[in-house]
Amino acid sequence: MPKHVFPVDFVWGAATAAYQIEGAVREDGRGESIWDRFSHTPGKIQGGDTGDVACDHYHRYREDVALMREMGLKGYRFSIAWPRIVPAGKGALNPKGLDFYNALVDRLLANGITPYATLYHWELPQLLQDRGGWDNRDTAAYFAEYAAVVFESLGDRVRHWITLNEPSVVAYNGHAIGEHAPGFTDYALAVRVSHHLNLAHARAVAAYRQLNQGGVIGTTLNLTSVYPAGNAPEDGAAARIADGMYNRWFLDPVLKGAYPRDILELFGQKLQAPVIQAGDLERIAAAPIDFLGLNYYSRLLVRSAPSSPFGYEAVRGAGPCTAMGWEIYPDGLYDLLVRLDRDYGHPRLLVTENGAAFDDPLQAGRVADPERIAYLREHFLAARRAIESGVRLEGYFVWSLLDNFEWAHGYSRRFGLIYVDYPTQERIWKDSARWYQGVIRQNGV
Ligand SMILES: OC[C@@H]1[C@@H](O)[C@H](O)[C@@H](O)c2[nH]c(CCc3ccccc3)c[n+]21
Repeated sequence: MPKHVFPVDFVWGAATAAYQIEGAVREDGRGESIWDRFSHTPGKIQGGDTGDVACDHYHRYREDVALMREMGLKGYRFSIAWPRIVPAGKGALNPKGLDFYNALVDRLLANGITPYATLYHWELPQLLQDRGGWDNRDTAAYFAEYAAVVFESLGDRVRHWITLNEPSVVAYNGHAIGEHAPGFTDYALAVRVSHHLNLAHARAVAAYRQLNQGGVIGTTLNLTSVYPAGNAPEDGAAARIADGMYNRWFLDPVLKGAYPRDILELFGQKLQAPVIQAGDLERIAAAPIDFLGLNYYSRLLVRSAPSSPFGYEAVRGAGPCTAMGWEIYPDGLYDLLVRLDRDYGHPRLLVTENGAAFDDPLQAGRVADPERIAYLREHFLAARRAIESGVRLEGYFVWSLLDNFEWAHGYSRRFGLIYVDYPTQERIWKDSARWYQGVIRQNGV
């Protein structure tokens, strides 16, 4: 018997994203996305990898749903590729794109797995990027139009919706440091993009409410627990700024309907204020969410750095790291969950991503991944402690079901519970997949 049992209806899940697993990028009318363009741009992706084939999930989804069923997943979080549904980003629809996601959803439901659909996991149609992308506030309206099409097609069976995956990463990695598509390095642009993403989220929530389909809708934010590296007062001040830029800039609009004043002023000084127009904040405030999805991987340790653009710099933690170089710090998940509960009005929460990459050598047809088992176990226990403290955590989606295309790292990083032998596309259960199957079966660790 497990020592730490979870609530009886706790949603044990796993997560993926379209561009990272589907492949078939030119099939059945799919339009080009900014990640097709970016991954085919020499020098952007480790090893020159692209998502052209990935895990070939577009063709293998029946087999993959069978794997989810065998694992005993209660929920499966996946993303819908905008360029499959509206190839040009706006205007004409692609029926075959809708057919694929209808078939996937029907198969999930037939196997007793609840679908959790993310509308935007970074695949902006390239033709919209050609018109300014997220720097063009019209993109927010095009996103809501795409969302409405998807709600109408799937909303009778998909009852759990996530508008955006990690707007902070879209803004920062894609527009401030250029590590992600579309590859810009302009901080003022990144701040404008963050505002237009918040607008897009609000418009999609409003579109969902209008349809009265009776499900729930939220968003997924990449959040962390920020700690000062030292006891000096300036380190505490640095931590507050980092927490503001990383967390509160995205949390406050969706959960409080307003931007945090300190960061608004900071951006106002350092950058042109975000292009906030009359009615924007009212629109954002008028679109409350039903639940918040959070992706947690590691903590953030900062110290004062007067010469840095925003007065702080990250410090490497002392703990062991994953293959991504991210410190393993389960207490940061507990602290984050308790903080969200305390500061944001006891919201319904889902861990929409948590997981780790390790080397995962395939040896004699087996992948022993004790580090991933330890990582997940420690984070599950942190989540359990938070639930005991009264946090309304309703589910947990491990990143990821399958090894897949890890953005700028290509296929060099393996986050999957299930190993993918890309040359043969064979799926091989890692030890952690068997272990997770047991956790789900006994509903606890
Ligand atoms: O890096 C692992 C996963 C990605 O594969 C997911 O698509 C993405 O939602 C996701 N977010 C994070 C944390 C933020 C981050 C993303 C990408 C690169 C660095 C940090 C980690 N992950």
